Amino acid sequence: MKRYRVLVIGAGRMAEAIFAGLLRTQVEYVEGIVVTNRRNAARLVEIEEKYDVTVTHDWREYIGSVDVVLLSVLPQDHRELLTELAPHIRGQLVITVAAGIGLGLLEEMLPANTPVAWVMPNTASRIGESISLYTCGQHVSPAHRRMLEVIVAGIGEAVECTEEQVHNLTAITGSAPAFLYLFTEVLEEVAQEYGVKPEMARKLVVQMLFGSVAMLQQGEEPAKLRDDVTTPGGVTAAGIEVLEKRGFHDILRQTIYATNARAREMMD
Ligand SMILES: NC(=O)C1=CN([C@@H]2O[C@H](COP(=O)(O)OP(=O)(O)OC[C@H]3O[C@@H](n4cnc5c(N)ncnc54)[C@H](OP(=O)(O)O)[C@@H]3O)[C@@H](O)[C@H]2O)C=CC1
Ligand SMILES: O=C(O)[C@@H]1CCC=N1
Repeated sequence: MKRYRVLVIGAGRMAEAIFAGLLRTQVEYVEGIVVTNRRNAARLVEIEEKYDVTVTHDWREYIGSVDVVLLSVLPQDHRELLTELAPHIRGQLVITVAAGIGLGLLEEMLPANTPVAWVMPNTASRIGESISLYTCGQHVSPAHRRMLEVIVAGIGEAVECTEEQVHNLTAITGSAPAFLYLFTEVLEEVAQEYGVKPEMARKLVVQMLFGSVAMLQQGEEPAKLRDDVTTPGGVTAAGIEVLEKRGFHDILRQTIYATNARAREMMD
């Protein structure tokens, strides 16, 4: 079985979620992981103590011997990094997880024929429950695709999309966990205003979310599930009326559009 050597450039939250996932679920496919960042030395020490990876301040020592280079740096740090990387790329699969980056910039800035891919994960990668989107550049062979699949399978489920779909779904799978956590925070806050203790508020809200998601996972329709809760002439209808009057649909749509628009601006 082919085992891959992976260089992870960037040692932040998403990088950790990804290499931790690979170490947890894909060890049989991974020969070694090297992690680097820009300047936070303490972070590399922390990672080295916690995980079975090699850390380095100089990725140049390793780049010639890896199969995959995974970029987990901010979108705005890509141009500079790609300029530094380009002379060292000789057929390695280069993957970015950055919002808004797309394949074009990678193909344009890296040597001709470099296989590139764009993955949009979310933070549930940390527990192997991401739903990741991915799209492949024009020079990705079946062998590169297998490498990519090892990476995305290490962090949860994954769906191959067009590049345009990854752009448009970034808000919905990448950022929406933050919207859901904000919703959670408000419910907990109000429960506490009613005198419920924080731990109790947490337990109530989390189990409510868990049960609701479990019903969705069984394939039930959200509109039908909503209707089941909304007893005719009952109390939920009063709440839904406020959401509708205050433009909940529109707020959420605008939230998604603004997130995606910001992602597309990242590389302008
Ligand atoms: N957080 C999320 O939910 C998601 C994030 N993403 C994408 O993941 C990427 C990383 O995000 P996140 O982990 O949240 O960000 P963090 O700020 O946590 O991490 C960024 C990392 O990049 C490193 N870095 C920056 N420039 C360089 C460089 N030139 N060479 C080496 N390392 C460098 C930083 O190192 P140092 O600290 O030393 O400066 C840091 O380790 C972003 O592009 C984001 O769009 C995608 C989907 C979801
Ligand atoms: O907020 C961000 O920029 C990243 C990308 C998608 C989710 N988090």
